[in-house]
Amino acid sequence: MKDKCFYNADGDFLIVPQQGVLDITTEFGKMRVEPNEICVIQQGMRFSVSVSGSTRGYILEVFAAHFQLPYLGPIGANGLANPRDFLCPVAWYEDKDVKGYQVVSKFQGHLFQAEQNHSPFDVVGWHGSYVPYKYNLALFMVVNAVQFDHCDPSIFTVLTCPSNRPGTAIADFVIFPPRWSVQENTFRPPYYHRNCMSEFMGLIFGNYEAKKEGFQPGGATLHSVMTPHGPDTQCFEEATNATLCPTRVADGTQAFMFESSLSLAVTKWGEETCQKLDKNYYKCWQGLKKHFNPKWQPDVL
Ligand SMILES: O=C(O)Cc1cc(O)ccc1O
Ligand SMILES: [Fe+2]
Repeated sequence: MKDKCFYNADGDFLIVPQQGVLDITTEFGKMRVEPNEICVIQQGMRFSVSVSGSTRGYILEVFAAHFQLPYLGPIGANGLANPRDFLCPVAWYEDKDVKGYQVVSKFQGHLFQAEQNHSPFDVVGWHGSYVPYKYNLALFMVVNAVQFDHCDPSIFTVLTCPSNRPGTAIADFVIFPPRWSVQENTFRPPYYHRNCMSEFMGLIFGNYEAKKEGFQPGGATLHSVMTPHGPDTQCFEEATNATLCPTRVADGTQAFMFESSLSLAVTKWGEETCQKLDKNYYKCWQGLKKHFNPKWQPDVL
């Protein structure tokens, strides 16, 4: 983006780099965002991204509200993503006259382009709280079940964009970080479920415990509202036969979920043009066997 910047007039961006480093210049200053970090650039902010080499990632756009930390409820004052770990840029400016500096905007879903004769990054100082920020996912303080049962993944919420309906999010950004798994008498991987949210999952690196094969870093799965899903056959078999001792899970990995109470439409590009759709995805559950035995009794109650 040489002599070019962008702003989103429609909503806020949450950017999740997956490969390559983003050197972002904003009107508020600079941010360097690497894989396993995320950043938020809000509605209206002009920014420019410089990269070297192959670079890709995921972007979640929200309208009408902003991302915030989830209410911690009984967790109390500290935990999950702590406010102290969010970094915002310090003021930086360039006094640069350029012929044909391009300002690209997204307005009502369409791209527009204007030209001006100077860099927009000429803001020498700022104060206030409407600022872009970044966060290192390695600093997330993981909270989870320490006796039995599998917690809802909302316990891993980094940021939420709340809707007007209390307890319901326009979008949650959730991670599945490296952690200990210690629950007793429990099927520890994600439960089989269908629910009222759209679940878009991505992978920054490593693998996702519920789908070790076929779900590649940079890839994505989408489980739409009320579509049943859960761990693949291999994960089910391993977890069912494993000894339930304290075990590390997700080391060297970072999976995440964009979860929304709204339905997500898939574009023609996503479904056809990119030719990346895995038409055999459903087969990951086809090896699951019926184990129901009405006479079965638990060893321990
Ligand atoms: O479907 C998924 O893999 C995401 C997910 C993980 C989990 O631990 C519980 C519920 C859930 O939707
Ligand atoms: Fe799910």
